[in-house]
Amino acid sequence: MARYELVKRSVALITLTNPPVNALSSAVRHAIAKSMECALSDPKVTAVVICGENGSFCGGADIREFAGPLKGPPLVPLLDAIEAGEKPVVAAIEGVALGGGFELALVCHYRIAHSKARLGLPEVTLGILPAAGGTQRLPRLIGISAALELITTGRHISAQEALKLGIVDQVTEQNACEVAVEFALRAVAKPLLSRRVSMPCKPREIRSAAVMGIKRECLHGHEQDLGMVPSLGTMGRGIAVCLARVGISVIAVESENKLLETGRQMVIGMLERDAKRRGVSASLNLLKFTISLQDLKDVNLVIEAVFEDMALKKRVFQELSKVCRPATLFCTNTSGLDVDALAGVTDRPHLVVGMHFFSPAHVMKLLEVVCGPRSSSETIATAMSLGKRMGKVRVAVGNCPGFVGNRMLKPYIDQATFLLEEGDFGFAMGVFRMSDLAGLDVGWRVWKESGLTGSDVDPENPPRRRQGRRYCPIPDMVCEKGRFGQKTGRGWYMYDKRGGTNAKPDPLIQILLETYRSKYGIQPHNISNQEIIERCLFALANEGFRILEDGIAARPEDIDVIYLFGYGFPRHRGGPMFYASMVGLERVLERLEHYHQAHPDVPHLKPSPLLKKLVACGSPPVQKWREHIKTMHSHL
Ligand SMILES: CCCCCC/C=C/CC(=O)SCCNC(=O)CCNC(=O)[C@H](O)C(C)(C)COP(=O)(O)OP(=O)(O)OC[C@H]1O[C@@H](n2cnc3c(N)ncnc32)[C@H](O)[C@@H]1OP(=O)(O)O
Repeated sequence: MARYELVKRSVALITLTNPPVNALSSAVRHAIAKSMECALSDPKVTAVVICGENGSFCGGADIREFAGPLKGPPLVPLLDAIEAGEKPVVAAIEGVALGGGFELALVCHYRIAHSKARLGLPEVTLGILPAAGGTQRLPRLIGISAALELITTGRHISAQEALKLGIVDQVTEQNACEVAVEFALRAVAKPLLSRRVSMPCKPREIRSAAVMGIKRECLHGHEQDLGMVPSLGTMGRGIAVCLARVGISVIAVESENKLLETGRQMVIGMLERDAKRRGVSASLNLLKFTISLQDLKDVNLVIEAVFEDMALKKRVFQELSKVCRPATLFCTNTSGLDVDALAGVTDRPHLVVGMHFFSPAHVMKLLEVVCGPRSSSETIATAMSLGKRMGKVRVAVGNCPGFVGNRMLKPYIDQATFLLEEGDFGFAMGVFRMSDLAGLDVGWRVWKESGLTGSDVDPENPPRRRQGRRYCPIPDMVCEKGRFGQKTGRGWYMYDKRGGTNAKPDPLIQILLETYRSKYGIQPHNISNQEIIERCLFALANEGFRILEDGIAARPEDIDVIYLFGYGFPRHRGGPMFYASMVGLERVLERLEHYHQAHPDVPHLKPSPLLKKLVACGSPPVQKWREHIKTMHSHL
C-alpha cells in the first residue's frame, strides 16, 4: 500500500500504491506511518519525498471504505507527526491531490506539482467538511478569504493557480517525483520551522538590541573606516528611546566620544521627559553607549538607522555580519530602499527585514514591516512582535521602491506639483507643508538616483519631460537654491528659523513660479478645489490599487492604516482606499479616465486594472476587494 525505498543514497521515497487514485485506505495510512518511522529513524535518510504510483498523488479518503466501520490508524495524528518531523518532507504531486490527499500534501514541508496536477478540498460536495487539518492549514498558507473560497466551493484548482496562491513551491513539466528528490536534497540544510504550516511562527523574544545610525556628514569618513563613523542621528535616537522604555537593553552606536556624549545626553533627556510624563522612572540602566562595533557581538537584534544610502547601508550590513552572532536579526530602518539587496550582502538573508519607522520615531505610531522575499516567517513575526511591544501600529508590507506609503506618495506629490505648475498657487497646501517637514532633499536625491534629474540630464531636451513622461522641475529648482524645507528654514514656505514650524508663504517662490511659467509660456488658470482633490487623491488611491495588484499590501485596510497613522490622512475619511469606495469606484474611475485623457503623459492617472475590474464587478465594498486580487503575497 506504500513502497519504501532509498534513492540518491539519502532520500526516503515513499510511493502510495492503492490504485486507481492511491486513496487513503486504512492499509495506506498504516504503510505511511511505518515508512515515516523508518525514514525519521534511519540516520542515512536526510530527507523524504512522498508521491503516488501511476501518476496520481492521492484522491483522498478511500470511498470504498465508506460503507464499513472505521479501522486502521487515524489520519490526523499521522499528518501531525509528518509535519513535526525533523527531516524535510516534499510532496511530489502528479494527477490529483484531493481531500485527505491535499491535506497530506499540506503537512509536507514543500510541495512540487506537475503542470497538469489538480488540487482541492471537494469534501463539501460530499456533504462534509475537511477534517484532517485542511481548514486550519490552508488559511494559514494562503489567507482566510482564498482558503474559504476553496473550502466552501470544493473547486479543483490547477497547479498554476496553486503556485500563484502560494500552495505549491514549484510547478514542473517533468517527472514531479524526480524534481522533488532533487528539491529535497537542496532542502536538507534549511530550517523547517517556517515550513510547518500549522505551527504559527513564534516570534523570538528580544532582550537586547543595538541601534546604529550614521549622520550624513559622516558619509565621507565612512568610506575609510566604518567603525569610526556610526552616529546616533534623529531616527536612531527615537528608536533607542522606544526600545528602552519597553524594557529592552539598548546599545547605541556612536562614531566618536564627542558625538557619543551628545547622543547620550539627548537620549537620556528624551527618556527622562517621557518617564516624567508617564509618571514612571526612566529606564536609564538599560542604555549603553559605545563607539565600538565589537560591543554588538552578543545582541539579539540590530536596527540599522544610518543615512538613506544603499552603498553605505550595504557596507554596514557586511560589517555587522562579521561582528554579530549568526542568529542575530538585522533590521534596516529605510523609507524605501530594497531590503532584499541589503539582505544579499549579509551572511543571513533570511534574518533580514525592513522596519520603516516614521519620524520622530518615539512619537509616530506607524511601523511598516517590510518583508523581503528571503525574510523568514520567524524574522517577520519577530519584527511585528517587537513593533507591538514598542506600541506601534504595525503593517506588514512587500518589498518595492517606497513600500506602500512612500510609493503612493509619488503620484500624489506629482499631481500637486503639476497643479502648481498649471495654476493658481492658492490651493490647499498639505502636500507642500508635508514635503517641507520631511525634507525636500530626500525626494531630490531619489530622483537623481533614478536619472530623472541631475547634472547628466539636459532639462531642455525635451523640456518638462523625462523618461517619456511629464516631469515638473520646479522642486529641483527649489532644492538647487538650498531650500530643503523646515530644517534649512526655507522650502516651499519660509520659516522664522532653521527647524522652525511656523510656515509663511514666501514671495520668492511666487517669483520663481512666475519666471518659470513665463519661460515655458504657461498661462496659469484657476483650478477648482474639486480638480485639486480629485487629481491628488484619486492618483493616490489609484497607486493603492496597483499596490494591491502587485501583492505589496495584503488588503486595502492595511493601506488605509498606513495613511491614517503615518501620513496624517484625515481620520473621518477612513484612508485613501475607503475614501475611494465612499466616493464610489465608478466615479473614481470616470474621473481618472477624464484626467488621463487630458494628461496622457502622466501614467499615474491611467486607471489601474484592479479598479476597472472592481467597477466591472459592481463595485464591491472594501472588505470584498481581496477576492478580486489574483496575486497574493504568501508572507503578508
Ligand atoms: C480515518 C479515515 C480516513 C479519512 C481520510 C481523510 C478524509 C478525507 C475526506 C476526503 O478525502 S473526501 C474526498 C474524497 N475524494 C474525492 O471526493 C475524490 C472523488 N474522485 C474524483 O473526483 C475523481 O474520481 C477523480 C479522482 C478526480 C478522477 O476523475 P476521473 O474522471 O479521471 O476518473 P473517475 O472515473 O472519476 O475515477 C477513476 C477511478 O478512481 C476511483 N476513485 C476516484 N476517487 C476515489 C476515491 N477517493 N477512493 C477510491 N476510488 C476512487 C473511481 O471510482 C474510478 O474507479 P473505477 O473502478 O474506474 O470506476
